[in-house]
Amino acid sequence: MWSVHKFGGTCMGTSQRIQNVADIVLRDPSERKLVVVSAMSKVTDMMYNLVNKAQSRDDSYITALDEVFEKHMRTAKDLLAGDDLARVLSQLHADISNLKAMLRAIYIAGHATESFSDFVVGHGELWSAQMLSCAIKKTGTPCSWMDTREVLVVNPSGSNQVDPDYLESEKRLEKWFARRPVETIIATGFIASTPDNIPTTLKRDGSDFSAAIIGSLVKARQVTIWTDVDGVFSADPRKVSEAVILSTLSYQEAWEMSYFGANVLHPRTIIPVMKYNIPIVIRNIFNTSAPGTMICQQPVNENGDLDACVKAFATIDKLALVNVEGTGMAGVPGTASAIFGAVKDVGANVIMISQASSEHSVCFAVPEKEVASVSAALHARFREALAAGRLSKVEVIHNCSILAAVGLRMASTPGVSATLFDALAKANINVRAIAQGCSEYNITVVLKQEDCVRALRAAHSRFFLSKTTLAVGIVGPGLIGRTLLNQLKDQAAVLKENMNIDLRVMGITGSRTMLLSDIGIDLTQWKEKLQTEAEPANLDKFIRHLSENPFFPNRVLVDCTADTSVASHYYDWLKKGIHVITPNKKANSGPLERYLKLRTLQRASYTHYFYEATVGAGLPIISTLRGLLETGDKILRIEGIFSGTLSYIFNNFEGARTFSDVVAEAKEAGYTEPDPRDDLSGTDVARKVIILARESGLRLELSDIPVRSLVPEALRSCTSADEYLQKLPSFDQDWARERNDAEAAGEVLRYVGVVDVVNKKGQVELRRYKRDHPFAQLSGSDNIIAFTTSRYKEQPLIVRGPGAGAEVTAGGVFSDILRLASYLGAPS
Ligand SMILES: NC(=O)C1=CN([C@@H]2O[C@H](COP(=O)(O)OP(=O)(O)OC[C@H]3O[C@@H](n4cnc5c(N)ncnc54)[C@H](O)[C@@H]3O)[C@@H](O)[C@H]2O)C=CC1
Ligand SMILES: N[C@@H](CC=O)C(=O)O
Ligand code: NA
Repeated sequence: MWSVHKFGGTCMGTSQRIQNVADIVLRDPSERKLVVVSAMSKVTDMMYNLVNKAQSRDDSYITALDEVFEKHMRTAKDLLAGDDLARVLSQLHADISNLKAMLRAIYIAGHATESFSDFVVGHGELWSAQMLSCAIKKTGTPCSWMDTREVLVVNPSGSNQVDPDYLESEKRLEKWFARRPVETIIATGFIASTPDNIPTTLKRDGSDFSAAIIGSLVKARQVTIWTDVDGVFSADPRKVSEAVILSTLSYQEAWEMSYFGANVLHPRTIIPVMKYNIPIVIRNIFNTSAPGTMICQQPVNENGDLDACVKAFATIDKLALVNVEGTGMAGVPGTASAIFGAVKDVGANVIMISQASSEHSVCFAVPEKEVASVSAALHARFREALAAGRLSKVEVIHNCSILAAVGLRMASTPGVSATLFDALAKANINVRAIAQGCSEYNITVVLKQEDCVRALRAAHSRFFLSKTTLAVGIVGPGLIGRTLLNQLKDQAAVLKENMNIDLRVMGITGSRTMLLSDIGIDLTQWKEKLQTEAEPANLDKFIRHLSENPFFPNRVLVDCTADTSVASHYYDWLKKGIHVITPNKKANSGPLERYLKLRTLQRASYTHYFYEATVGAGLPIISTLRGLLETGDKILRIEGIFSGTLSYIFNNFEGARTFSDVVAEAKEAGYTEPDPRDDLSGTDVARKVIILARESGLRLELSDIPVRSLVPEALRSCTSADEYLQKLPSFDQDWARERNDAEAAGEVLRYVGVVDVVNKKGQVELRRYKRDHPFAQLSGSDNIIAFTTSRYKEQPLIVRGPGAGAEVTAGGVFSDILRLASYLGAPS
């Protein structure tokens, strides 16, 4: 059986490359080999250029022809020797002098007919085929070259297309074989003859077509197309770095992909081989170890299973969407014909069409450059209908792109479009129009051009790699921020390996400087870089950097500050589709109205806002409360010790220890707020009470919570935390007295918060508890939170554990990030 190969211009670019092609052909163990070659790279353009110069009376065509001669002479001399070289060179001389005469005639006439031009241009293939054939022959393998103008017969079929005459070509091919019974044949690609034996070409990219036609004429075992890429990618690798080479594609998938501009074969190349079920394999000449992509009837993957339902994604940019809308269209036959008739009259190419069954609007995409004339034509065509109100508008939506998911097995596989739209929604991408033919080979969506690469990546990662890529921006690399960065550094590889989650920290900003990266900051060096490569902090720029990088479909901002002004931006960020995660309590305990607006937006959008670490640090407090509420339990009361700092202080304020020492220890241990007075004043606990109260449905303001402050009156005016800490020892005696009083009664001091849902109020108090009370049993920075609910009435549900500290808090934030990743599609 025949094995057909095709080598393009790049493969034939130099003498060395031609030799390489010869070696590949010789290594193919098939009994009969037919090799189709293009002209050496750039030669076809050089040949067209000769014709153009001659017909525009530019006599530099003569020197340009000399260059063509030189290029081939040099290559032949490098590659060949002896008789073979002499034969090739004498043919080259003869051809060049013929061409000179012909170009002279074109020059005089100032015009080249198509057949003149085709005759000239086709020489590139004649020369490359002869050189390759000699290069093979010189190894002792019998080889002939074939001028395909002698065998391939085609008929012109309008607008730069030809139709092969298979019957006539087959007859001529048989005759050719009878005259030259060799096993290895080098055939010219691209060129052919008309039925009257006039030289013609198969038009641009015609060599692939030649190989496919010849493959079908000889009923080849396989047609291998050699090129300079490893095969067909699942998406444009310049846009999706994780795009993978597809091992197989069906014929239909290949032509869907090629329609969308993927580097695949022209659909017409597929048709001849498809008829006989001949596989086409695309392989890389520069990487022969890559197996390439096989295009065949019924692809199966390496395990012998049918292939994935979505094979690949492709995009087309620079489109405009035209929307023709009006109540007068429904049930009126001929409307579509009138619309598309007008579009045809201006010669525009319609790329996709969509009409909902209500028939009130038809929309279609055309290239942006054609939309002005399309719009004018439609306005003219429907002037009366628009005036009479039967049509309400002919609207143009500029700057659109198409994203298409391609795959044969989408047909009859439920859930494909749901998955696609879910991936787009989660990346906050708005879909303007949708089309899917009932062949179901492709689902096409129209989106804003600026969203296109992000959409492509979101869809590709969901289907292809099930990988969730998340661009992370960290605001506030203080204690919690830097601990989180360390945890991310240590865990990133594991997440990638085990859960297919790719977390990239794209920026870190403090209040003075920020560090930005387009691909992700190296977390082993962020601290040094924040010193050496940072720029002045600018939160707007930081957000733009995070949100405008099209390569990361999902973005999350992690606010690790305690700053109110940073928190005031969450609304805008969520609105932009940036998810927000934070241990900062300011937004949820700030003005009620702003909080409600934020939560309403978050509930209405696909953007997420997580804040588990705002209460009880890493302890599951918010999630426990949510779980109770969402499953229909009724919260009656939440009571507990919500401050790690105050818990630590009262757990350790014993014996001879002074109050001020224990406060300093709590700060040193990283339990306190940036300003410890926020803890000691009770404000931090009040904020947590407010957060839980609002979560439980109460509409309370921070000022509604009565608080017993532990900051002595005299120290409330201190201008800094340091001043406060310095002056605190002078109140140690007062504290010792309060503690001793409690001790004498067999009690301990505990600072507690209460959310009284039944009575719709909150409290924050310093209370005394008997030594056997659960609140008296705590140690370290423990929080304890008791939920009394309809279901947990006799015995409350209790969560207890360290409720402050860098590692547990950063861990809580980190687990919110992973929760987000799983909401976005990562495996759970
Ligand atoms: N320490 C703990 O145990 C817990 C802390 N939290 C919360 O975590 C957050 C961070 O706490 P820490 O790391 O201890 O504080 P920190 O003071 O060590 O870090 C905050 C960082 O944010 C930076 N920053 C402040 N305003 C900024 C702005 N506008 N833009 C950029 N950066 C800004 C500061 O320069 C600092 O580097 C706070 O909201 C705190 O309430 C929550 C639960 C537990
Ligand atoms: N400063 C806080 C930290 C956690 O929110 C505390 O002490 O609990
Ligand atoms: Na928590």
